[in-house]
Amino acid sequence: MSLLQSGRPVPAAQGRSLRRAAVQSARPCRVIPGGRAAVRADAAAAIASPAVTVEEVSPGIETTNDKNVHGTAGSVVVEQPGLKRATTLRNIMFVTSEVAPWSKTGGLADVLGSLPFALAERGHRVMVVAPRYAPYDGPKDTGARVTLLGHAEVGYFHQQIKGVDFVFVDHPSYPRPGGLYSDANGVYGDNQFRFSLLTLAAMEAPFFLELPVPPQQQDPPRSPTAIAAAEAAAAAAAAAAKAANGSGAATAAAIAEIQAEVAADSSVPRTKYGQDIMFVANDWHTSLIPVYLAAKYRPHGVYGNARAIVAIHNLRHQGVFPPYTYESLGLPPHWYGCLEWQYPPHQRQGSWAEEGRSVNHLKAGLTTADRVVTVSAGYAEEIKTYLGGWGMEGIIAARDPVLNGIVNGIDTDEWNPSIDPHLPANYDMTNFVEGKAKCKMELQRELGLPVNEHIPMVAFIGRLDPQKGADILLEAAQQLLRHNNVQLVCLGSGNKDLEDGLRWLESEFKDRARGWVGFNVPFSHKLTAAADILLMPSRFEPCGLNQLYAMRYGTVPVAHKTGGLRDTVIDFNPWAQEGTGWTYTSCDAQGLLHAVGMALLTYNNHKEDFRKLQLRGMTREASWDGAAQQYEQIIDWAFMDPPYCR
Ligand SMILES: Nc1ncnc2c1ncn2[C@@H]1O[C@H](COP(=O)(O)OP(=O)(O)O[C@H]2O[C@H](CO)[C@@H](O)[C@H](O)[C@H]2O)[C@@H](O)[C@H]1O
Repeated sequence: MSLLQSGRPVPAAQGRSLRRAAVQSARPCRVIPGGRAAVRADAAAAIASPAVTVEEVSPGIETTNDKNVHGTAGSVVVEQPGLKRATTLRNIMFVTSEVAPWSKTGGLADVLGSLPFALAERGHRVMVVAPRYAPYDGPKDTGARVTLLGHAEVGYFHQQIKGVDFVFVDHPSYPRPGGLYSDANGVYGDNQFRFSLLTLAAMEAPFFLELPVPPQQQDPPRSPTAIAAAEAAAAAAAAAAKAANGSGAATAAAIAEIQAEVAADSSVPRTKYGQDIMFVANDWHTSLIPVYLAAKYRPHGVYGNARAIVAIHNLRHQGVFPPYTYESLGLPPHWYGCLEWQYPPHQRQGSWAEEGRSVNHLKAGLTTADRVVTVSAGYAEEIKTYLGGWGMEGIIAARDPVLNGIVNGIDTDEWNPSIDPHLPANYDMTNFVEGKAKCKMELQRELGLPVNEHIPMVAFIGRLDPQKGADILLEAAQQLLRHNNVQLVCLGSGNKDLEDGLRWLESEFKDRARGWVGFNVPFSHKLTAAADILLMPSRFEPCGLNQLYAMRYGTVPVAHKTGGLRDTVIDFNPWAQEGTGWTYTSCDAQGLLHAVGMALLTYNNHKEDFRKLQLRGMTREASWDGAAQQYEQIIDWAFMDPPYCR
């Protein structure tokens, strides 16, 4: 299977003329005329409208896009002391191929498993739609069924958690014995179908799924007495179910269980999300949302006031497929140009790509979205360049006025060393030195390494692929381990050669290195706590989450100065006693070795400085609150503008 057929990475280089052509072909739809002036007028009108009063306008939040035409006047978020509530409440739907804790291969799942809660806390009604890859315990069948793309019947499972509706689309193509997207034989051949189906299933849901209105949206909010009464009824019914279960009366137990569920939410009003909704598509899998909005729904008078954001978590994966697959997407023939992507001669490969033609899902999303968001300010800049754009740089530069970078937050409940159930010893800012030493020694014992709290432990956690620089790490590791008294523990899976590389490292340095090949979330927590230094030699990194987790656990990151790593790791300055880690610019083994050398020098010879570094990382603001407000701001801007394609 060729690179293009697989829907995997696309090559970087694109000729100038090709870029121009691509930008032109990217606009099959009617684009709002008038440029910035018109948008500015719209913004002013929106700000003056009764929905957004002048009193409500607070100084704009800081975003990366200082050219943004709405500037500081567009914010409709009013911060009141003690009240984290936005004044303009929205219906927001995130559509994603993975969401933690149900399905996870990487950081996308972490983001979708945490950002929605932060927005719900601010009062918005938030739904997350993902595939039902397995029979999950919590989500219940809604009974709704819809036939899409002419032949595929999907079902919907639902669970509301802390005010967020998690909806899982059920279809036989989602559960697979292998991974979410691939198995030992490579990428699944029907991924385009699986994720177009997910996209359409999500876009149908607001019309008919009647979901319990979450507490933050109930008007008037339910009284504490009503909530207590419903909870008591549910508890009584649940107790009856348990008793019946114990007595072996299976039917009675089942009935009581259903009664418990009904009692639990009978007093909760149920409504549909409806058409006034903000869709947030994540990566190529769901990036056809704005295309379906413009080509399939709006011509029929549906979703006239909906908007779509395309969020880029990783531009390298674009969803590239043969041109003939376009027919299977349920789009009108004249929209083909929106998805078409033609590679320059030197990048063409595969029998179906004779003229370099393909359909590219992400390209279509980027050219039709109302707003484009990526996961750090640094990456937002990089993807406009030839080196970081993976061929999309021209298109992204053309969307610059609506492009923003927002650094990811983290789930501060899951990643909290003082309550983390995976750690042998919990710790906080007051006792992190002892706490981390215990975690380190326990891990050394578990891994069969010499047990000594004073030997610095260096860690790497991540996918084993060129993006994460695992090959650079392997090259640097030999020198690092030969010349220093350190322990190196790596956790990762992916590329077979790199997995073998980790195994080789372990066999070569038996008393200093361990390479854990696999995907193991509890181990990633233990290692983050036990290590003193975390290496992130990524070639490019849209945001990166491991350095954020590391800092919260008092582990000092050493990272390549790229994308989100540049934005989140501040270089140590011993004179000013500032900074949270070390970054390096030369993306190779020597660059990494130099930076880790400085980290080890500080660890060994300047212990107090190292402790202060750890503490600064631990106290760094990492929650989703700030990022949620920035997303909110961008959503507001999107609604101030008319739909980009209509
Ligand atoms: N072997 C293993 N065992 C257990 N856990 C493992 C693991 N390998 C990785 N993980 C976990 O997977 C997550 C990976 O997070 P990254 O930010 O590195 O994401 P990734 O590159 O997948 O995502 C993309 O999206 C995210 C989210 O926007 C961006 O931060 C990132 O830059 C971008 O490349 C972390 O939670 C990490 O601990």
